[in-house]
Amino acid sequence: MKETYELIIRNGDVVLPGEVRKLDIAVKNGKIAALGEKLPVDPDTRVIDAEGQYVLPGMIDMHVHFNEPALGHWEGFRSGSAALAAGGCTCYADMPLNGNPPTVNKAALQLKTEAAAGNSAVDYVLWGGLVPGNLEDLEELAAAGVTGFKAFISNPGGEGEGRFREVDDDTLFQGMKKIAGFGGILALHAESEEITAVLSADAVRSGRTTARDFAASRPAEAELEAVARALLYSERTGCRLHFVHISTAAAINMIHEAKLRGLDVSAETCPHYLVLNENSLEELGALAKCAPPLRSPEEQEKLWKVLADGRIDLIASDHSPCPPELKLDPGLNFFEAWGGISGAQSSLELMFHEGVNVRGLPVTQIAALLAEQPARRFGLDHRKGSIKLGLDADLVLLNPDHSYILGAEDLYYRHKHSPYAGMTLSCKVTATISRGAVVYTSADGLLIDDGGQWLRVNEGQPSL
Ligand SMILES: NC(=O)NC(NC(N)=O)C(=O)[O-]
Ligand SMILES: [Zn+2]
Ligand SMILES: [Zn+2]
Repeated sequence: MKETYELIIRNGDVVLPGEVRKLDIAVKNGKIAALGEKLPVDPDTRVIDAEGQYVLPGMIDMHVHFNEPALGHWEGFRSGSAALAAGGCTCYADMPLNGNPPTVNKAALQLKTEAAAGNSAVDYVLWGGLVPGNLEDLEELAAAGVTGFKAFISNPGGEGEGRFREVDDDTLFQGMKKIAGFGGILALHAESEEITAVLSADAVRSGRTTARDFAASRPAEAELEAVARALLYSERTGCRLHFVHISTAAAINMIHEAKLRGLDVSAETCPHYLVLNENSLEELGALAKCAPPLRSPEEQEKLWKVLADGRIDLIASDHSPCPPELKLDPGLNFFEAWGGISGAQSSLELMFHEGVNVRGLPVTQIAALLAEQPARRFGLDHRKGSIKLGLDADLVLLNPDHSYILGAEDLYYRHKHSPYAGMTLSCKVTATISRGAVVYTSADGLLIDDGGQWLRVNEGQPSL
């Protein structure tokens, strides 16, 4: 019997694990059903011509803050996921902060899932949080389907009683023991609270509040010390550990060495540490403020080097936006402005532009960092992350040779500001396909904004 397909993508340069081949991709029931040459077309089959374009696995962005419930006016599932779809992302992980209540118990998870349901353009997973006082909630959260737990070693910012709190050492250690007990994973913001708090207070007290003063208040040592401490705890507790937004090559190397010793640890960095640096922080102001801060151009080069050497596991956006008045009000000094970069829509284009077009890295390596490796690390690889028979047809078409200036009006964010607005990019996402449905094209914009589903994970074992 002749196969009938709902969609065929013709003649693209298909980015498979480790190789690129000119192939057709056929989709049936939202899954990749055939890969081959000149696949048969039926009158009902939709055909997309991808001649001259790359077809990549959709990005999996493991680190975004969409801030619902309560802070949907900062971002929100609808606007945030629309931006991701426009940027070639087909699955993401929402952080347990800065929404209120933070996702630190089952009741809060329920509110989070209600806020997300029916409001996402693409599929998603959810992080729970580890905070002082919620040790007894962790296992229940895991059973309810969170992907893992997020903790902060330094103060996450935010206001009010209900805000997400950083962990003390005892909470971190006990939490890691518990998480190890049920086979979960901890994601960690690794900066020393002791170092950053003292240096920040000193700087503010003596009126040193410029962009460079802010960067100096969160030095590389703050990251290295926190990473070293967490690696020790991982070794002692057996807890799987994922370091979010690592900003220095030295920390990446420390994590790499721990892996070689047999620890189950991984490292993420973000496009902003690779395409921006301290000079950008001075030029762009608080738009480019984040923690850990952007580093020196020399440090930026070292990060590219460890990336090229395969020492970084994955790239995520750490999209953490806010309303403009909390960042761009000229009355705010650099320490007062919100820390967090608005960039979720640009990850793939930035990494392809700078990584492949400027620096000549293989496109397969970019696909591994953005899709394959995050899928494998977080138990999504039986559904997502690569272009393989039987997996979800989560695909992105990218024109590798299309120069354009990213305009603020192109951004789907709730607040259309980003340090990348105004930048000239040498490539463009032209279509994003989620489980076989075309959710975005550069010609027509966002087409479907509510088809995303929560991919629940149970006890570290995916049951999606
Ligand atoms: N409260 C936040 O969203 N913080 C985030 N902010 C950054 N990275 O500047 C983060 O991930 O740490
Ligand atoms: Zn963080
Ligand atoms: Zn973050």
